[in-house]
Amino acid sequence: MSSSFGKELKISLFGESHGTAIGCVIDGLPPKIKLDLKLIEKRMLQRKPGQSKMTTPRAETDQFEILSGIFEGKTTGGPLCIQIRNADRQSDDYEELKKVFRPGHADYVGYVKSMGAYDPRGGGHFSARLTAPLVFAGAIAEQILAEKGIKIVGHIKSIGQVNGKSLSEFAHFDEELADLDNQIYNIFPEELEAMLAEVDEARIAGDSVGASVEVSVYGLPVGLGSPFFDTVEGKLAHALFAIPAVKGVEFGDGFTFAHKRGSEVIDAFVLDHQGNVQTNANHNGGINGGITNGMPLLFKCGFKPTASISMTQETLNFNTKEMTNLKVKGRHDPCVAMRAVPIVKAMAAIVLLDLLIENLGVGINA
Ligand SMILES: Cc1cc2nc3c(=O)[nH]c(=O)nc-3n(C[C@H](O)[C@H](O)[C@H](O)COP(=O)(O)O)c2cc1C
Ligand SMILES: C=C(O[C@@H]1CC(C(=O)O)=C[C@@H](OP(=O)(O)O)[C@H]1O)C(=O)O
Repeated sequence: MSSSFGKELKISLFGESHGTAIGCVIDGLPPKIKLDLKLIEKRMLQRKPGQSKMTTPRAETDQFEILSGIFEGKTTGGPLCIQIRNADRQSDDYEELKKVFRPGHADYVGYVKSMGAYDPRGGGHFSARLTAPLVFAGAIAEQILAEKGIKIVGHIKSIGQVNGKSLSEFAHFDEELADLDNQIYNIFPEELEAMLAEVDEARIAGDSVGASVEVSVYGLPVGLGSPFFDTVEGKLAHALFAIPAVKGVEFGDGFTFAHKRGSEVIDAFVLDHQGNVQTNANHNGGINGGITNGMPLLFKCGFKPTASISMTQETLNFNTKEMTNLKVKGRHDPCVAMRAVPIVKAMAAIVLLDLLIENLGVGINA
């Protein structure tokens, strides 16, 4: 089982949810970057568990320790390694799950894949806890992209039956989006109450609820990506499906294209005031032929409802080989998307920086 990703900028994840620590090694970062610790802390805080009843009560500080790759406050260009210690572990909650694997979680496949040597505590290495170091790495990539005028914005687009507005309404990064970016939960203020109510209803019922996260990237140059195999969609999808509980990814109009006619989804080329080529609509989400076209890159991720619910579910006891009733114990997110926006943005930032280094050699004197 390998947990590494990337071409020019490579990320390796290590650790388990209830082990000593989790962390990552980031290989291929440009040298001389002074880390924006405020940005890193902001993104880590947006993902951190235990901050309200809308998320898992597991209380972690998510403090990171930098073990290598920094000298006198700047990246050396060598591998940057961090670790985050696990503190609030309630491993007893997972005793029963050694013989009754949770439907929809990774327990069964993890057990088979590691030939029985699986660590089931908190989902082991499959846990969303491993997204904390990803958010750390993503914040560094986000900082480097921002210095090149590239801005990534994300929000919770829908939760259950509540559907919010789309970032496709925003042609540019503006004050409203800057406010959204600063929230702990990236939800437009006018949608917050209805979305939180949807999560709370599921939580009180001992159930969980699915959601979608939408991201828009402003300021990308034309020309990132390659035709066929290394398309921007392909690279992003590869990274986005690494996020636990992501079961769908769509770019631009995505699956709604399938219900349209060509004449309804024209992205006609026009010139803006400064004579730059643009399109008058953005159905294609900023990508043509796998390559960025200079319009905002727009995509959505669909998150399934959390598998660990305290409602009774019938499933197999792998010891007795009989069906049994399972009520999952422990502390779980009623809606994983509440903490997922910084993770989705982190994956986008990592992929886009990787592409930028590959396509434009941005690593030199970044
Ligand atoms: C931010 C975040 C928090 C999550 N919290 C939980 C949780 O508390 N309980 C749970 O069962 N799954 C949670 N998940 C999802 C599981 O980690 C995921 O369903 C599991 O690893 C299996 O992977 P898959 O759903 O992609 O197949 C969370 C996912 C994310 C992104
Ligand atoms: C700890 C985090 O989230 C965890 C992700 C998770 C899962 O199954 O993915 C299950 C829960 O673990 P536990 O049962 O140990 O409380 C969450 O709390 C985190 O995101 O930092």
